[in-house]
Amino acid sequence: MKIFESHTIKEIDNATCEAQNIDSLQLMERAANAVACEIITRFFPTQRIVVIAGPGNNGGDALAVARILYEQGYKKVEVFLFNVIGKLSHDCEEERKKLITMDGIDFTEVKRDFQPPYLSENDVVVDGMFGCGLNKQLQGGFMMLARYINDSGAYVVSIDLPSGLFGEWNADVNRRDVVHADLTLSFQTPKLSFFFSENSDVLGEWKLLDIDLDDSMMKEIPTNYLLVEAKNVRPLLKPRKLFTGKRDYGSVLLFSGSIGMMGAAVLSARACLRSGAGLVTVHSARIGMPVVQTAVPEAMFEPDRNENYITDMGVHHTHQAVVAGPGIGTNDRTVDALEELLKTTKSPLVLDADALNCIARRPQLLTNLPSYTIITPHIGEFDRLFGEHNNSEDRLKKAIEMAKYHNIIIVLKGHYTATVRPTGRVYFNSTGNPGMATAGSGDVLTGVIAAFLAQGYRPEHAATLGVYIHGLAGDMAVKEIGEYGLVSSDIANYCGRAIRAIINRESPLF
Ligand SMILES: NC(=O)C1=CN([C@@H]2O[C@H](COP(=O)(O)OP(=O)(O)OC[C@H]3O[C@@H](n4cnc5c(N)ncnc54)[C@H](O)[C@@H]3O)[C@@H](O)[C@H]2O)[C@@H](O)CC1
Ligand SMILES: Nc1ncnc2c1ncn2[C@@H]1O[C@H](COP(=O)(O)OP(=O)(O)O)[C@@H](O)[C@H]1O
Ligand SMILES: [K+]
Repeated sequence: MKIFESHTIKEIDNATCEAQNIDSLQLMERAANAVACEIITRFFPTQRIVVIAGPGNNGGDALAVARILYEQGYKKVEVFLFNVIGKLSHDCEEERKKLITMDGIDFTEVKRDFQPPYLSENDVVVDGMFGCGLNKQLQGGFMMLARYINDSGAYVVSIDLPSGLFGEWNADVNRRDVVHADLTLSFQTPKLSFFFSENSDVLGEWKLLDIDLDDSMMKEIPTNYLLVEAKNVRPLLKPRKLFTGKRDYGSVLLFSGSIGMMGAAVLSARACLRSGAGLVTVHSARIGMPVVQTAVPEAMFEPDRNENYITDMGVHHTHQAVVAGPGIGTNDRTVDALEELLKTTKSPLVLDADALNCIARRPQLLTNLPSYTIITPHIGEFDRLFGEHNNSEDRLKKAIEMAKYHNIIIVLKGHYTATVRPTGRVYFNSTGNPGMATAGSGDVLTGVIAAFLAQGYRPEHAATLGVYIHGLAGDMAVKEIGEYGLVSSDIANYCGRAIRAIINRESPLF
């Protein structure tokens, strides 16, 4: 699903009106109906609802929502329209005209002074002050109103965007002066700002409402930001042929584990096998042999000369994917071995965890990364590699710059993991849950991505597929085990079921 920038939304609206032979007011009614329906499913008609409308089309939506709710028997609807410069958008004006003809509705048009209504935690506020037309941070009365709503404890439903939040970049915005929604009801496609952790408290739960915007225009308008869903990954998954053997599904070599961190190798290997790789070989410290051979009997083991950590990353056989990182530590001799691997390997590479920390210790190694190497840093590893970042917007911008510059794929992990391709395109993931914030779940992800590389998928696809399937396996496991109890071996064990769910178009994915 494409994530559009706010300034392109008008274009999509216009194309929708033209293609469907409707006017913009009819589209507004459609949007308002969708919002009103959501409110109706959540609150009884006896609920007091305070509607705040701004001067633009976001305000027009809000006025229409107020009218529809009133028509549906919600008699405790109070409406405040902020018309402080004496100019409303055309459709907002039309909605105002419709509303004031309604008998008995409590309507106030604010032109100068404003006495805010009493609000408590028992009330619902519908926030239609500003949406994607916001052109500067809230100031003056609007800022005070946002703070007043936030302090009231009322349940806030924001239309399209919490007022004061921009659709894209908000690093300079003081979140205290932005309306804090409990529920954000946005239209058709998400905004980029939904994917940054700093906006999570402002957005509350967010939901997309289908208002049947024009598909062909949405296909046409370019964007560098996308959200990956089941329907996007399913066409990538290749069916298994009847007449095949394990060699058709590739061989993975995992440089993983060291004394005290053999579990990382176990988890990566298990996830790799559960995601369809034909053969998996773990190369690790000698001490790890009994652990790996017992915990993952399906994997082969290649002992390093060293007892406790890896000192040699020579690749002696043909492997369709090579992984380095999980649990390898950052011993100087391991860094030397990694340097040798980067300079010599011809196989597609996945680098994770300590491999990235090794590179951070010897930053010139970044220039040795083969094209299309997949690196999978979490925020800490990313900042160690590329410098400290104060916020997730700056970090994403840096990831885009680095993916282009080094011609690599960067999987920046977190909630909504962002996979950044060498083109600079960003694919946000839609699966995963907080139960996955547990030791070893990154090791599992590395194994899943490597499995797809080994099976012959292009690195960009292996990364996006791996991230989606890893998150989905976590979502399926959490249903049985719960967020507190989920451990990373559960995620590994569910990978196969996650892949099957996508192939079989299981509900609720499709
Ligand atoms: N495809 C869609 O997403 C649809 C969107 N619609 C609605 O249309 C909205 C966008 O409407 P508009 O483009 O009119 O934009 P807005 O209603 O968000 O705001 C624009 C108005 O607010 C003023 N303004 C902006 N920032 C301000 C600030 N900081 N202080 C004071 N005034 C400020 C502008 O001068 C302008 O008058 C969406 O957010 C959505 O609610 C729907 O009506 C129809 C379909
Ligand atoms: N709150 C969350 N929502 C979605 N996914 C999460 C969440 N927390 C963690 N994850 C996922 O779990 C994995 C954690 O990886 P990482 O931090 O490297 O863990 P570890 O180092 O313990 O293996 C990442 O893929 C991340 O996207
Ligand atoms: K709003």
